[in-house]
Amino acid sequence: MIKVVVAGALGRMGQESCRALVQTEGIQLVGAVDTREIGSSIGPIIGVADLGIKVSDNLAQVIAEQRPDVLVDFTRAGVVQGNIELALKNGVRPVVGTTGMSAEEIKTFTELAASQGVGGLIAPNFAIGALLMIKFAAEAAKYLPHVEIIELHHDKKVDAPSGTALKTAEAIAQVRGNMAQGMPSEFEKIEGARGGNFEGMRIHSVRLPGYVAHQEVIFGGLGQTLTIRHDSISRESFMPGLILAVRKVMNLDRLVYGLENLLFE
Ligand SMILES: NC(=O)C1=CN([C@@H]2O[C@H](COP(=O)(O)OP(=O)(O)OC[C@H]3O[C@@H](n4cnc5c(N)ncnc54)[C@H](OP(=O)(O)O)[C@@H]3O)[C@@H](O)[C@H]2O)C=CC1
Ligand SMILES: O=C(O)C1=N[C@H](C(=O)O)C[C@H](O)C1
Repeated sequence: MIKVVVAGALGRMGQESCRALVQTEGIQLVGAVDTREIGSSIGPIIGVADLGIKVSDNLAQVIAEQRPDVLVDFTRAGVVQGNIELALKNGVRPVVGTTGMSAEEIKTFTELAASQGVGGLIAPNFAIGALLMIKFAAEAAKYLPHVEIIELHHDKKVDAPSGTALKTAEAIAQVRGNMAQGMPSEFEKIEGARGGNFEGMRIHSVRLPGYVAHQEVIFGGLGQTLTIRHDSISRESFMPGLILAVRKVMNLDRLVYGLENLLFE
């Protein structure tokens, strides 16, 4: 039985994750950490039978009492870093969906995990379709290197661009390198109109009610465009990947960045 604690358990992803984890054979939810509803029973909150698990605001205490195998984190940047460090130092494998960390922070945790001999995963996106989108985009960039990314999310999202857009841009940059696009003389009449610049690639972030998580990767060539689009129309889309990750990290002794590295191995 894989014992799992969820941090950010009362959030949009945390609730969906707790529901999925308690319904999965071979996995046992043993702790729920959040900053609200402290002391409340998590079962009724997520619409399942009472599990006898109370929401706690103290991850260190939950780890000490429950000795979980895995920490699933869907909190926010600024919180997740402390949680990963706490997990790794206590031999708990972090499975992190939280986005907004810097490349330097991911590198630091990769080194910490290696020195502790503890496995883990930082995955900007758990949806299998999104991972395929990134894979296909990297392939397309070999032939159509001019590309822009438009990511569209619900208006409660705090980080921009999305972790998925950054992962996509990194995958494309590995194939085509840093490359200037558009006119050297182009100028913005409204600051930010051309989006963020990642190695010459423009990334545009849309935030509106109604969206869940969506992304278009648009390639342009002579007389043609190619659009690769992925839509998460509900947060259930992330659950098969999350469950796969929880199982896979049990056999890892290093920190992996990107679920694609466990899925397409
Ligand atoms: N990898 C993936 O596939 C996906 C990743 N994400 C990422 O997951 C993260 C969470 O997203 P989402 O669920 O929408 O966000 P929410 O804001 O709905 O959830 C975050 C939860 O964490 C809680 N929280 C804040 N601080 C702490 C703390 N110190 N300890 C414990 N819990 C805390 C929040 O409480 P409060 O509201 O009181 O602050 C909230 O309940 C984001 O970074 C998002 O980008 C989202 C979807 C998919
Ligand atoms: O905040 C979200 O909702 C999402 N965040 C992740 C990201 O930043 O890429 C994954 C998905 O896009 C949903």
